[in-house]
Amino acid sequence: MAIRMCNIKWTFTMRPTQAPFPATRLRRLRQSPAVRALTRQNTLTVDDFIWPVFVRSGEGVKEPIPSMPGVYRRSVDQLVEAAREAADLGIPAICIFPYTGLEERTEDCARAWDPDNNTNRAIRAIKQAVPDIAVMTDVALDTYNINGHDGFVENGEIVNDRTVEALVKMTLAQADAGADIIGPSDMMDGRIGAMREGLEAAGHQRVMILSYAAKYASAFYGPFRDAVGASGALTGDKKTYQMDPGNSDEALRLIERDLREGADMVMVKPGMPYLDICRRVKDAFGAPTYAYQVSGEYAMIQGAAANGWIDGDKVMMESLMAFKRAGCDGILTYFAPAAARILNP
Ligand SMILES: NCC(=O)CCC(=O)O
Repeated sequence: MAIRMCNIKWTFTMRPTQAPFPATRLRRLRQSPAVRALTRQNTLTVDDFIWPVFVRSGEGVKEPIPSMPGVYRRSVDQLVEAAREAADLGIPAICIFPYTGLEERTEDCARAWDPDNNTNRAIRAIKQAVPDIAVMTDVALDTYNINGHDGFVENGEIVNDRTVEALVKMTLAQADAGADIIGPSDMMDGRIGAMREGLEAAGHQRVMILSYAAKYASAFYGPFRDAVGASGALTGDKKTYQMDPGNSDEALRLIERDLREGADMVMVKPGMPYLDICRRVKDAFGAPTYAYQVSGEYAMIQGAAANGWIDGDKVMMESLMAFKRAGCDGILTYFAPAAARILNP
């Protein structure tokens, strides 16, 4: 930025003034763990994590997901135990996604707002047993839709406004069950305003919305679709509602719109390949900004680590720190418990 005053040009940059070598030797500030700790700009703590978890039917079920080693689908009772462990580790929030079999997927997606679907049962059980952990949810029709799309499909098109009406019903069922944070991941237009209006009208003034505002149509979601049972179901792609990976300005338009419609927090997704977007969003709006380190990012790190090609723990911690450096206030990550154990041994 430059301003002109009395013919003197003042130039402000973020660069600290420094003397030429050898008066300045930047390695001085890297010489020991103590000095590095003193001069470190960003820190990662367990407070930064939202842990995504998968719920399914049954009792006593803890089923591994092959493409996401270390991640499980849990029945409600097992999920309550997982929430308790997360709270004991100091993780502030979990985010619930349902695994649904074909019997729960229909064209009208009615199971999405059933007060007794697995997500809503899990919310109630967790809020009762572990009241201090914040519970976030997923709002989108994909896990209840026969064709795996986030919205209703009519004549091959994903229709917007009718979908938004259904998303509001889904939101209200989750808020009634006790959800703290609603996470609309559907990318329909106008849904944040409609959800906020619905929540206010129903007396849910305290319920927060963390909008998946800048969600890209990404191949990094592959393992997640296995996890929720959507891989076989999805017909076509999601490019008419999720963002084109070539775009950056559009992310700012989406974030601004969602904040204006009543989002409390915003998300960029996926994470690592989109850190430039995180930085732009944080700089432009200063709103609470989160990134989702998605299933494909998790699987890549776990896969390479399992083959001995990288040090899995070190890469995990470095990847999480990168989100803080990019300006994020927090990270949705499947690594949350593992990273918490390293941060607070
Ligand atoms: N709404 C959640 C996703 O679309 C995918 C997340 C992931 O790949 O981890």
